[in-house]
This record gives sequence, structure tokens and C-alpha cells, in this order.
Amino acid sequence: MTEPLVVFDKVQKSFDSFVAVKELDFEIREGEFLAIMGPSGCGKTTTLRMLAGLDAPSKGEIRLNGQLMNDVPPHERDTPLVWQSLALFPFLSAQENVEFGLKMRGVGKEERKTRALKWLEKMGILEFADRDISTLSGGQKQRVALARSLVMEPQILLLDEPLSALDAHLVIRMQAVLTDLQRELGITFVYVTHSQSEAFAMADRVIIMGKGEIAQIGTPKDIYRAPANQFVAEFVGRNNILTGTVASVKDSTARIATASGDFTVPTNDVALVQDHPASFVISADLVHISMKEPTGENKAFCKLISEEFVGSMVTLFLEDAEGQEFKVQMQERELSKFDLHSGDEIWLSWDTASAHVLNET
Ligand SMILES: Nc1ncnc2c1ncn2[C@@H]1O[C@H](COP(=O)(O)OP(=O)(O)OP(=O)(O)O)[C@@H](O)[C@H]1O
Repeated sequence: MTEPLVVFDKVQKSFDSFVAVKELDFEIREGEFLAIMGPSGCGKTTTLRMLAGLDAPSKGEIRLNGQLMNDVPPHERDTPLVWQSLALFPFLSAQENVEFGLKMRGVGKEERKTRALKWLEKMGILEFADRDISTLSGGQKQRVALARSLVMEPQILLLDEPLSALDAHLVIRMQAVLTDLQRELGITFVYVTHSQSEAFAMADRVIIMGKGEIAQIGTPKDIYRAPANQFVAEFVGRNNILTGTVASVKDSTARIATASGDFTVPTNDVALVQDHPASFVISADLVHISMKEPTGENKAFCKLISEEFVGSMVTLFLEDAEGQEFKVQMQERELSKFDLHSGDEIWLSWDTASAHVLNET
């Protein structure tokens, strides 16, 4: 079998005695859109910098197309990096910025121009080719920065929080530009972000990092519906997390006793042991609400604390008598069938199959 495009093989990076990333083991497949996300300081940028050749690993191997890359300098790699700050040359025009890398590689004037204009056109900013960078808007500069990297026709484009300085409406537009571009070109994108919505909206696979280690790698759906551990479940945020002890295990389900009541969960091959602690999650969008007590096995009686509207979706924040917090996500038009106010008491329920037991608590 051929090796994936990129392999991180037990890669570690230390700064003096501080270990910023430890034993990273993962692969990047050709043509995929991979997002790396995690809290501040977890090692995302360090990982990307090693891939770009800006930092060498302290231990382990990074291989690109099967070749060891640990000490290959950035200009000898096919892995340009687009930063949040963009690092465009302020006194050059958009076109000159895009041409810059080609010039450094000794590409002739006419070819440079043709290639630069082609990419400015692809990015929808051909009309700004002659404009000074300093006169362009944030979104236009972003497109110049992308054109400047893509004109080199790289194998992998690395992006470090490229949209974090933009207004919310521009972020949505640029997300569409990036995903369309990535599909059209088939270039592998590695995208570092704090933003879950960005990562989940764009990526084929997501790496969740915590404290220099990989907490989970998977598709956005895997990570959302089946978080590997409590860290991922909490980081993803839209989950209800309940913790208790295993009351019984029967066939492929278990009963978990919590302060908020007993709940049935699918065991999903997790080795649950009677009387041992166990945690499970239910995605907020898989919880139903009702005014009357539901008939199923999994229910909680809660008080509505607050509501948060984002577009046509609403998140309800609730609490039961034991102080356990619950979140419910639903369409606003669904919610409008109930006339709810803060302090109202309602029933929550979910199907057993919607619960997901965590491997580690
Ligand atoms: N050159 C350096 N010298 C010493 N420590 C460093 C250096 N670069 C990074 N670190 C430390 O390594 C850890 C990981 O940093 P990194 O920039 O990779 O995190 P990050 O996940 O990208 O964070 P953020 O989201 O805030 O950008 C941090 O604790 C950081 O302080």
C-alpha cells in the first residue's frame, strides 16, 4: 500500500524542557481538508510550523510522499503557509504580491504575470490587480494571500486561523470560497482553527488536540456524535454530559445511575463494569421537549434557564432539581409550538440509541 501524503510518526516538539507537542501520530491523505482544532496553547500552530518546515521536530519523523522532511527548510518544501496576519508586502500591488514567490523561484516576467493574473481572477479579485495592498479590504487581502500561495501550485496548503480577523459575514463567504477552491483544485488543505463551526463546516476530518496530544481524529460527525472522551465532549460544547455509576449491563445496553435518575445507554463495545463510574453524552439536537411526562426510559424534568437564538436555531439551557445542566437544540419554528418562558418546567427525553458512552471519564 502506498504511504499517505503526510505521516507524523511519534513527532515531539520541545522548547527547552517544555514539551509543546508529544508523540503525534497521524496521517494526512492526498486531497483531503483536514482541520486541527483545540484550545489555546494546545500545540496547533507548533504542529503546522513543523509541517511547513519552520520548526524541526525534537523527536520522531515527518514524512511527505514517503520522504523524511524533518530538516528540509521551508523554501525547499511544497507546503506554503497562510497566516492570520497574511504577511503581505504593503508597498506592492496585489499582482506583485502574488508574483513574489514566482520571482524568487526565477520564473520569467511574462509567465509570472500570466500566472498571477490567472489566480487573481480565480479568486475574484482581478480588478484589484494594480491596487496597493494597503487599500484593499480584509476579505480582498485574504484572497490575495491565498492567490499568492496557490500560484506556487503547492501540494499542501497550510492555513493558520486565516479567517479569524474577518467579520462574521465575511467568514461565511470565505469559508465557501475555501471549500469550493479545495474541491476544485484537489489540493490538500491543513487548516488550524479555534472555531468549531469553521472546522466542522469545512473539513473532511478534524483533529482535536488538547495539551500537546491528539484527543480524537475523525469526521466532524464522528466527533460530534461519538466523542472519544470527556475532553472532546466538553470541547465540542453541544453535548449533554451525564456521569454516574453502572447499575447493570445487559446485552448491548447498560443502565447508568446518576443523581438525575437512571438512564439506559448502548454500551457500544465500551467495557462497562457494574458499580464503576461511567459517563455518557447526548447531543443537544437529539433531545426532545414535552410538557407532559414522556413514556420512554430516558427522561429528565427541568427548569428552563435561558434561550439562545442563532439564525433559525435555538439552544435552550435548562437545569434539573439536582443542578445537572441540559442543553436542547432545535429549530425556532419547532420551539414556537411551545409557549415557553424562563422558569417554566418541561420534560426532556431522548432515545437510548442517541446516547453515547465515553471511553474514558
Ligand atoms: N518558540 C517557543 N518557545 C517556547 N514555547 C513555545 C514556543 N512556541 C510555542 N510555545 C509554547 O508551546 C505551546 C503550544 O503553542 P502553539 O502556538 O502551538 O499553540 P496553539 O494551539 O497554536 O495556540 P493558539 O490557539 O493560542 O495559537 C504553548 O504553551 C506555547 O507557549
